[in-house]
Amino acid sequence: MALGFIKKIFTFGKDTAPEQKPEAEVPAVVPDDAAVAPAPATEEPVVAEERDALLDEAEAANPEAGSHVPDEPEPDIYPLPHAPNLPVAKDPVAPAEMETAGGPSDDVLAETVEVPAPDEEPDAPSEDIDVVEEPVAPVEDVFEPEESVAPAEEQAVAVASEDPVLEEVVSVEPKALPKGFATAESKPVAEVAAPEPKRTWFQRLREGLSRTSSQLTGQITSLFTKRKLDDDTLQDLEDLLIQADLGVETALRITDTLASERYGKDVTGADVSRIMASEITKVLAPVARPLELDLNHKPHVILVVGVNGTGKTTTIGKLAAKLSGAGLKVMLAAGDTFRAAAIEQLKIWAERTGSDIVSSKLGADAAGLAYEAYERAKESKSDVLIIDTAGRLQNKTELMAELEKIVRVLGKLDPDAPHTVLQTLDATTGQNAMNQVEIFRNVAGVSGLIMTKLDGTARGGILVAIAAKHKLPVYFIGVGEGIDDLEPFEAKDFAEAIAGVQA
Ligand SMILES: Nc1nc2c(ncn2[C@@H]2O[C@H](COP(=O)(O)OP(=O)(O)OP(=O)(O)O)[C@@H](O)[C@H]2O)c(=O)[nH]1
Repeated sequence: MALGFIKKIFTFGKDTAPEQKPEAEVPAVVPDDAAVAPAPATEEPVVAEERDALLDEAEAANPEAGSHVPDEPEPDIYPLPHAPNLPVAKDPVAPAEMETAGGPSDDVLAETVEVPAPDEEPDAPSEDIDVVEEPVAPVEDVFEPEESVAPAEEQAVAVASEDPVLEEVVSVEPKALPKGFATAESKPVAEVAAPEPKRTWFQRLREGLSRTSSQLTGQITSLFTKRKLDDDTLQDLEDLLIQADLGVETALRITDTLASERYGKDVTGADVSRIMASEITKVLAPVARPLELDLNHKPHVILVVGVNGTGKTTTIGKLAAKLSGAGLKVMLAAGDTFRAAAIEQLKIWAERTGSDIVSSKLGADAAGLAYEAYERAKESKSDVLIIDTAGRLQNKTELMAELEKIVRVLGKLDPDAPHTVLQTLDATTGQNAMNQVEIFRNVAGVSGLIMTKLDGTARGGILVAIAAKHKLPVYFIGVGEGIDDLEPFEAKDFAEAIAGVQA
């Protein structure tokens, strides 16, 4: 772990600790605890004008976006509710003050957060958006560095920059990215990172995919018991593979290869598993790619999209944990402004991972929030900005308009932003996940996928079908709800786990 870099983050948190917001300035709808929230960052009038002009322009380009919420809502920032049992450093709110102010308990938040009426005029100009950098806990206090992250001096990660400031930072402390990430210049970091304890990861993957594989291999074994490979058994196998969500294309690859090797001969379940693993690996290998971070962009912006409940917020937390654990400065933006719980959940993840967070009031304009978050991340020289978004497919038109607007606004701030658009997919939804990719890739320009909930589902095969059809990179897979349950996606391991090949 780069100690110097950690110090830099910590010092930054201290230097920028904002002042408290005077109670008199707290608008009526703001939760009590906002009274002790840090004061809004002072904003240059010119910046406010630029932002407003940009948002107006984005709105004009697509009037549907944001029409369901006030364009310039009055956001409020309140202190993070502290996750139990987690060390927190440098909280600007003293416990006594928290009590007086009502504290950030769930009850208080639930009571005080109000949804603005759709056509209600915002009661404060967007200049008043409170953008809070949460105090950053020293990374060592929060995380054990991941074993996969080699010490900085062992890394050959080249992070080139034309920015003299960045260059200075980089030359002092080269960034040691965790496994599963790469910089734009130095392709897979996996090649330079210290190897993870392979067995542990493979066991975890197998455990996660055990329901998918045991169902499939059980059916295959009974299909081939005392039967030679003929047209009927091949057809039955093809049906089984399609039912297991692997997709027609991959099912045919497997049956064709099996036929060419063993037609008219005895076939065991192990034969089928071996061929399955090999063919699935061929389908997955091109999409198993590390998430490339271009640290010339400061911040590298990751926009996370996906249907509600697919694991966006949890995955953001897990990603932030990996990145902060590697010494990168991470900022999160609570862009799912439609669910109070989503905002609160992200705040907890920010605290757990020592990340900064920008959030606003329920119902706020998500594009406005993304704008503020970008500005703040740039100002504070964050390495990575991860933006959460809403995922209400039931309001598809509004949702898509909102996503388009976020992408447009970010693009005006940095023509390459968002640099990564990540879509989370819930493996348990099977074929539905395939349709979701269709929808989101068109609107938000999805550049890569993370499949979650591969633990405990019998439908993990859908990842293979999605890879075959969409050919989008798959960066990570979620194999549990815990902070460490996000694993870089590796084609061969995944294929063998799904095919039930014995290690
Ligand atoms: N078993 C398992 N559960 C997961 C995984 N990833 C997320 N979850 C759980 O799935 C549920 C939904 O996750 P969220 O992160 O809230 O999903 P979201 O897409 O942000 O949903 P909204 O906040 O409703 O938009 C939570 O209970 C998570 O703990 C995973 O990989 N495995």
